[in-house]
Amino acid sequence: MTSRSITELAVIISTNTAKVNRYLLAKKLPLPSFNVDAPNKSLIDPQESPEVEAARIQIIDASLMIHDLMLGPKGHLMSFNHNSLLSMQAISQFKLVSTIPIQGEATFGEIAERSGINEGDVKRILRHSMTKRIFKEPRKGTVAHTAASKLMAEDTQMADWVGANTGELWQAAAQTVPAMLKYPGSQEPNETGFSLANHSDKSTFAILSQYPKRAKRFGNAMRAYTEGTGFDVQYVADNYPWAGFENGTVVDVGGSHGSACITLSAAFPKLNFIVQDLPQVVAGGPGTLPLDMANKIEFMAYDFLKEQQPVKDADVYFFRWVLHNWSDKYCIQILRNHIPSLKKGARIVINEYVLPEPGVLPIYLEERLRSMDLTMMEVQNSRERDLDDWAKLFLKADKRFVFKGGKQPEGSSLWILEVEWK
Ligand SMILES: C[S@@+](CC[C@H](N)C(=O)[O-])C[C@H]1O[C@@H](n2cnc3c(N)ncnc32)[C@H](O)[C@@H]1O
Repeated sequence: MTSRSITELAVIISTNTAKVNRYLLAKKLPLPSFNVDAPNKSLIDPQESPEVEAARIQIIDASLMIHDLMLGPKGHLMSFNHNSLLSMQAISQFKLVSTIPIQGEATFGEIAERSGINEGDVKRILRHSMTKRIFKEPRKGTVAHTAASKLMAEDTQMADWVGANTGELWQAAAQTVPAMLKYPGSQEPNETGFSLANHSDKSTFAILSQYPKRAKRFGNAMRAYTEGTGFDVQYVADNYPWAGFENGTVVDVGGSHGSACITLSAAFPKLNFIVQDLPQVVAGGPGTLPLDMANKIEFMAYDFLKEQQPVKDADVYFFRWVLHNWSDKYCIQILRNHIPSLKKGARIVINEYVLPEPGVLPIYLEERLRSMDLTMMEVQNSRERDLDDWAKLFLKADKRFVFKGGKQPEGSSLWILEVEWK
């Protein structure tokens, strides 16, 4: 995209916008808008119409490029502005979304009275956020919702995403360079920007566990991120040869309450599943199981950092969104803790992000992955990995782990990677 002229970019935007428009009209779907009653997300179904989804991504990519070119290098650099997060943090902290009726209006004075902050500050915060399409001022002095502010008012997960993004992660990000200076090259989860932002020498998980309300908000924020298209476990069910293990055993390591196993068990009822996690987590698992799966999915307390894998000779040890939480040092420890229990031919199956080669993906998608990688550094001193990183990690853990690569199913955000124990 970088070498295209502005007129070529304009053609890409125009052609692909026509495609998206045709799709929406043909399906009688509303056109994109920030009006209060507009849909709060893209209505294109990426699984059903991948080519229209590709057109949408091309529009975003080309319009970002043309936007940046029109700003020019100086304007572009200066557009990296921390204040969008300040107005969002204030909106979240002072619960400003609930001070304005969804279909009505409120004056700055009324919002000030309802939120307990002074009118001048309300006005400057909201007028800034309006430049980001969060709230609008239909008449001078009155504020109304847009689709974006309404989403924060009506969707608890999104409200918590904004709260955690600004109240936790932004603070952690600001302390990450100080953490790099204080603990150069650290792989420890308690030497992060998050730890410094909390004046603590504990890990993010340990800090949050002391504050149930913050922990709940953080958990909700994570769910807001993952519960979209692209993270469905069905991709793993459909794109890995589970049936080949017949009535074998799959261990879901760090499997939380077993939601992945519920999906896999529905698709492969002959398989047996064991969900392992920390004791306080698995305690909540059995209650979430459908009755007919109770004899197919077992829960087991297991600390993968401290103990050897207790389930010997399973066919598959499945790690979904677990290893990206840990630096190489701890991943190697986790993998080595499995070695005494592995039979020849046992598989380690990983369901995680894989970082792309630079410049291959549309920049909008690459930026999201690189940003996730930085988030892992801020909160855990861990990382996202590219294919080479994954291969090297297993090689470092033990030469008998043979990395067989993997694939990213069409429409899935995560990859399925496979390793065989030889
Ligand atoms: C990001 S969650 C992924 C959960 C699940 N695999 C999924 O895809 O929804 C990481 C999981 O690792 C678990 N975990 C963290 N430390 C652990 C440890 N030392 N031993 C076992 N599980 C652990 C957490 O409790 C959490 O359930």
